[in-house]
Formats: sequence, structure tokens, C-alpha cells
Amino acid sequence: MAVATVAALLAALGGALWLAARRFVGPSVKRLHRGGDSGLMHGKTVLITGANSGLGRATAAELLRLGARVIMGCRDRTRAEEAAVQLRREICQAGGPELGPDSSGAGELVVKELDLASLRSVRSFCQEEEPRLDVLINNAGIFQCPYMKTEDGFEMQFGVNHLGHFLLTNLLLGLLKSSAPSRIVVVTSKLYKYGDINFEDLNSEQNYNKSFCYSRSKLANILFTRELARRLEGTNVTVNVLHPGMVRTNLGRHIHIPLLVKPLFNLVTWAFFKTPLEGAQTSIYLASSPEVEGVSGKYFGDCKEEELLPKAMDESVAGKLWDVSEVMVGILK
Ligand SMILES: NC(=O)C1=CN([C@@H]2O[C@H](COP(=O)(O)OP(=O)(O)OC[C@H]3O[C@@H](n4cnc5c(N)ncnc54)[C@H](OP(=O)(O)O)[C@@H]3O)[C@@H](O)[C@H]2O)C=CC1
Ligand SMILES: CC1=C(/C=C/C(C)=C/C=C/C(C)=C/C=O)C(C)(C)CCC1
Repeated sequence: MAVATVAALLAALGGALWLAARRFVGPSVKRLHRGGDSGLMHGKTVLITGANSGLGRATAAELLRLGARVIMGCRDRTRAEEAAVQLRREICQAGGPELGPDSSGAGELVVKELDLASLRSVRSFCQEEEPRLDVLINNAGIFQCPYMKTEDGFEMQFGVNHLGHFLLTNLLLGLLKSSAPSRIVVVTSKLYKYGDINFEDLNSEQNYNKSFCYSRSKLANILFTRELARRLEGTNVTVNVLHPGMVRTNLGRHIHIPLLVKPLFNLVTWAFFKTPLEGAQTSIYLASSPEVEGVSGKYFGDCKEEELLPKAMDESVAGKLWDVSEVMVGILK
């Protein structure tokens, strides 16, 4: 009995040590800009959707450190202002020789209201005059929520993750073109693999499966990127799409985890998921690295190009999705 108890304790300790070792010395994505690159984004304006939380927040922090003027496009002004105050405080505390004694080398943060579940909000956001836009990062997202509709009657995940960003990007294209060379960065997920674009029921009124709908919206992000890249050829505006891997953020807020299982779940995500800063590296890379200048229509993970499944490269589906999306958001010319 005593031997069994000791063996169980040793196994538990070994497991815990293994998890901790994985977290601290395991393969994690290297931080792209570790100092020395400060000023890389000076004079550049970057718009990040959903910049108050998770990957968007981490991306904003890093691009701010690199000198960019970062516009945080967020649906909740209070949450966004709080995040902005924290980000400014963090950058002042971190300081560093390249930012100067008062962090004056860092960029500027601007909070603007943008609810991607409302076409009215997207339109009014785009009406506010901006002199230039160098990088647009379509980052905001909603994951596996119960069946809900946007203000305009679209299924929420398709509405926010695809249609809201579709309208936003289209309305900002003129500004991006006049600021060229400029970049569009789209955040998708590897879960796109389980999605399909069923044109007969894009609002999932006949049947709602929250996992399928998330995957479909993320497949739409990729098809949108590829069709847009084709349309932007020769304009000096590039568009690329990335998956961040599995990242410990607030994205899982709609997943119900029984109270008793939560500590185990937290342990597993702590051990196996990336931190937001690790997860944001590919967004930061595509937004700022000279290595991807001129590269367009590609899919990235861990700052490297990756292959897509054939269904994400289907040009006729991408073209049809574009046409249908134009009608849905009301920008049919
Ligand atoms: N975390 C992960 O493992 C993975 C994430 N991704 C993708 O990464 C992106 C960022 O997610 P992540 O940082 O993880 O999650 P978070 O939930 O931490 O951040 C999502 C952001 O999107 C915002 N958002 C949600 N709905 C709307 C809306 N209607 N209008 C404007 N903003 C909105 C949220 O605002 P608010 O805080 O107000 O709710 C929040 O700022 C998403 O596109 C997601 O699909 C992809 C693969 C894996
Ligand atoms: C960490 C953590 C959570 C986050 C879950 C996440 C981050 C889910 C990620 C989803 C993925 C991988 C989507 C892919 O596209 C919860 C459930 C909020 C609560 C418990 C602690």
C-alpha cells in the first residue's frame, strides 16, 4: 500500500515537473523583435480589431513598442480604455535603452469604437477621417457562442469573424491604397479544416452547430484573403492570413467548463497553450517584417508559410463568397 502511494505521488510529481519543463524550456515561438528594432514602425498607422484582449492586445503592445500609431478598434470603449491605460503603463515600466528614458520612442495608442456585429458601427467607424493606414489587422473574433444574431440578422460567428471584417476592409481599401505600400493581416484558425461554405444556409437558420459555424467563419477568412489578394494585384497592398496556434486568451468564454474540472483545464492550457505574446508573433511578423514585403495571398503559422487544404484554395468558392458577402453587407456596386 505504502509503495503504491509513493509510486502515485512520484508519478504526479513527475507529471507536474514535465508540464512545467514543457512550459519553460519547451519549444516556444521565439520573440521576433527583442529590441534593436525600435523605430521599425515609426510613422506607420496600424488598426487592430479586438485589441483590448488576448492576441490583439499583445499585437498592439509590440507594435506600439516598435513606434507605431496603433488604433484599437474595440466594441466596448471602457474595456478598451482600460487596456490602453495598462499598455501605456507597461511600456513605461519596461522602458529600455531603445525607447529613451521616458519611453518617448514608443508610438501612440488611440481607442475607437468598432462593433463588428453591427454594419452601422463599421460604417460610422470608417467615416472618421484618418490621414493614412499602413496596416489593417483583422484580429477580433468570437468562438462557439450560443445561437445569436448580429444587429443585421447574421449568425454571430459568421457575422463578426467574416462579414464585419469584410465590410471594414472594403471601406478602408481606398485609404490603404493611398498609403501603399500597405498590408492587411487576417487572423484565422487551423480549425478552418472542419468548415464548409454552405451557401444555402449562411445564417444557420436550418441547423446551428457552434463548432461548425466557427470553422466556417475561419474558412471564410482564408477564402476572403485569397480573393482579395487576387483583386489587389499591382496595387502595392498585400494581404496575408495566419493561424496563431492554441493560445491562452479569453476566446473560450462561451465554453462551459464544470467548476471541478476548471483547475485541470487551467493546468492543461497553461502547459500546452501559447501565451498571447507567443501567439501574436505571426501577426506582428506579417505586420512589420521586411521579409514579407510584397508577399500576398499566403497562409502562415509560426512566422512561416504553410500549405492550405484544397477547399481553402478553391477560387470559384472564394469568388462566390465575395459576391454573396457584398450583397449581405450592402456594398454591391
Ligand atoms: N486563442 C486561440 O487559441 C486562437 C485564436 N484564434 C483567433 O484569434 C483572434 C483573437 O482571439 P483571442 O485573442 O484568442 O480571443 P479574445 O477573446 O481574447 O479576443 C477577441 C477580441 O475580439 C473582440 N470582439 C469580439 N466580438 C467583437 C465584435 N462584435 N466587435 C468587435 N470586437 C469583437 C473581443 O472584444 P471583447 O473583449 O469586448 O469581447 C476581443 O477584443 C480571433 O480571430 C480568433 O478566432 C485563432 C486560433 C486559435
Ligand atoms: C484558458 C482558459 C480558457 C480558454 C480557452 C481557449 C483559449 C480556447 C481556445 C480556442 C481555440 C484553440 C480556438 C481556435 O481557433 C477558458 C475556457 C476561457 C476558461 C479556462 C481557462
